[in-house]
Formats: sequence, C-alpha cells, structure tokens
Amino acid sequence: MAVKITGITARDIRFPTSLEGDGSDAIHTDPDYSCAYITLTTSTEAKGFGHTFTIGRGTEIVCEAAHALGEFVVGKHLQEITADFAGFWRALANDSQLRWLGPEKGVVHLATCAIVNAVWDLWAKVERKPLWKLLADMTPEELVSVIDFRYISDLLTREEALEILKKGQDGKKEREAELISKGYPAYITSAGWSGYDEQKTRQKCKEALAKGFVRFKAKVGTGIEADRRRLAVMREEIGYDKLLMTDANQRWDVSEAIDWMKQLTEFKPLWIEEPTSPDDVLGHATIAKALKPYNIAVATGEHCQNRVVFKQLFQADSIAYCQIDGCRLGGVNEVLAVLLMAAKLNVPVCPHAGGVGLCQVNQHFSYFDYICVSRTLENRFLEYAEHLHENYKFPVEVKGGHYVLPQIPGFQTEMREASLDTHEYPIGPVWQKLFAEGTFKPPKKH
Ligand SMILES: C[C@H](O)[C@@H](O)CC(=O)C(=O)O
Ligand SMILES: [Mg+2]
Repeated sequence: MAVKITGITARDIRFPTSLEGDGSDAIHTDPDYSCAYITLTTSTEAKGFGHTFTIGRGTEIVCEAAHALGEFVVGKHLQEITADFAGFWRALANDSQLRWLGPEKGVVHLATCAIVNAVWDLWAKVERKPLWKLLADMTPEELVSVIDFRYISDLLTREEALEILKKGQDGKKEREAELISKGYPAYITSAGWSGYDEQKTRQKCKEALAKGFVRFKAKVGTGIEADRRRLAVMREEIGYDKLLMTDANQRWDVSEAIDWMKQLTEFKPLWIEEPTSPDDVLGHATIAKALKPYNIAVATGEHCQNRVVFKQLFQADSIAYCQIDGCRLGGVNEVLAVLLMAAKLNVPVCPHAGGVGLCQVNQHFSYFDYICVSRTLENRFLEYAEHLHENYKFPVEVKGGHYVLPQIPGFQTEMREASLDTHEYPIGPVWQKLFAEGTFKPPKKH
C-alpha cells in the first residue's frame, strides 16, 4: 500500500535530570536530558517517530531546523524515498542553502538525523520488522544503495562495502539466533556520573552488579583527586575482574589528557573516552600513541559530527573504539557508512547511549553490526544508561547485563503520549511546576 507522508511536527521535550545529577560529566555539569521529537504523519494509520538528543537549552533551535527541513519529506511517498534512499539523504543533508549552516554538522544535521530516523521507523513498521531485522534482511546491494559514499570513497568504496556485506551473509541466521537467545553485551554508565556523591556511586555499583553488569564507565576530568576517589570507590565496589572505562567529555588539552590519564593508570581503565575536542583528529592520535604503553585505549564518537570525521579518525589511528551515535550522525544511512568503515579497519564499534532515547536507537546498530558486518562480539559492548526508559512506548530491556533484542516493528523511538504532554518545554505541567516553585527559570521572551 502506498504511504504518503502528509505532515511533520517537532516537539521540544525535556526532562529535568540535572536535579539529581543524572547524566552529569566534567563539561556538561547540569544536563536536562532532552530531545527534538519528530512525528511524521501519513495517509495511513502508520506514523514515523524520530528524535535527536540534546541536553536542554537549544532544543527549540533543533525543532526550528526540523521545520525548515520538513518540505523535503512532506508530500513524498515512503516508497519513493526508499527507492533512492541515498538520493533522499543527500537532498536532505545538502539543501543548497541550509547546508551553509553545516554542512552535515551541528543543529541542521541533528534535525536531519531525527527526520531520517523517523522515515526508517515508518519503513520498519510498514515492513512489520524491528529496525535491526529490517537491516539484517536487506541484501548487500540494498544496503549499499542507502549510503552516500561521497567524501569517504578514498577509504571505502561502494564495491568494498558490498564485499564486506556479502561476507556478512555467511552465517547470519546463526548469529541472529545467537543474539536472540543470549542478548547483546552491555556496559553501564549510570554508576559513574560526576554529580553523584560517594554513597550514591557505591549504591549504584552494587545495584548494577546485582543486575549482572560486568562492565562500568566512570566520568573523569572534574579534578585529579576527585577522579582518583571516584575510580577507587568504583574499583572497591566492582573489583579488578570487571571492566572499567573512563570518560572525560572533551575536558582536556592534548598534553593535559596524557598527563592526567597517566595518573589514573592504577585503576586500569580500558579506555579514555573523548579526552579532548571531538574535532581534533590528530590530537586523539597523539593521545592514543602516548597512552598505548599504559594499556589505555582512546574511544570517541558521541560528538563526532559526520562520516568524514570518523573516516579521518580511522585513517589517523586515532581511536581503538568507535562510538557511533545514530542521533548525532545523520541517522541510519550515515551510521551504516561508519559501521562499514570501522569493519574495514577492524575497529570495534561500541555505540554511545548515554542520553534520552539513545539506548532505544543505538541498540539496533550493534545487533546489525554483529549479524551482518563485523560478525564478532570481541571488544564490543553497548552502553546502557538506566534512566527515562519508562517514557517510551516500548522501552529497551536489559537482562543479566545483556540487551534483549526487541521484536516490535519499528525503531522503538515512539514516546508515550502522556510523557510528551507532561514534559513538553515550556508548556508541559512538569515545567510549569518547576517554574512556579522557582526551581527553574522560565525561558525569556525577546
Ligand atoms: C551529557 C551526557 O550525559 C554525557 O555525559 C553522556 C556520555 O558522555 C556518555 O554516555 O558517554
Ligand atoms: Mg561519553
């Protein structure tokens, strides 16, 4: 049945997570987990939902950008888009005037990603498959047809991508069955936020251990003594037989990152994530080289703006772990390009998921990566942050430290109507109450 996209809405949805310190790090000390939430209405009952992740102020700007991009999608038939998805993606990401605001980065790219993912959600629902399964069932030719290879073909050609995907067909049914029965390995971030005090950190570690997590991440960069204390506390709780990752959220200069991390070696972090500016490809390479003798790898990606910067990170040997985020890159199409480049260079992909809706979205890429691309779980684990899942119609499920593969059609990006209404900024009752009691200031009118 033909499905015509008839309308687009973008809502500014915010959760006051800063009140509890959830999601805090050395740079983003008071994040209010938020998203620009896109709904595509259609000529049928089906709707597409997509969102990008923000941390409070500025979400309204992403919503405006989504409205500006709306004309590329409204009036189109889903089948017309999917027949030339790479062409659609390029048109959306490269409007001759809007691209001046990027190109392929920043606010406009965040809006692009939310719209693109809403289209994929719609497609997956029409096909009655969860997104990971829609991708896993596509032929290698169909998969490469959705990717825009412009700017990356010096590292990965269409033919090479096809070859990787053709290899991925071998044994894919077995890998799919394995994931369905065992789940996908996760690591938990929620014990190590920088805004948590020692007691809360201990408590969260205990809870996570009881739930079966064996991999943890801690924020660093708030101060060397504070970092040493947080890492010591976490190691006391989890022991040294578990994995511990560290995350500086871009806190340092290149040499500062090296010096700082040398002072944390006794805590045996597997990686240091985002040690410096996300745009500093060569800086990451310098840090990676300097920390190699200490067995500390470099990870990055949650702020990596597009496939081009990922390409350079791979080319310069800057990262040992690639942290794609399907709510930062231009949606599924661009994520696929990065998964394939990572596979070519043997860099494990461990998606970023610390943010509202990011576990929902990024889980699908890890499953697809294992089933059809990398074909290995070695050094691969998917981030899990535990809050706000109750706001989704079909929340992610984690059991025994493993993600459970969803079987519901779509991308799992749909939020509950009641959550949307109560958290819409600034009109939702949650926000009106916080303004009235003076906990938050209402936005200024100019
Ligand atoms: C502001 C976010 O919570 C960020 O700290 C998340 C992050 O860096 C991660 O999950 O990794
Ligand atoms: Mg991070």
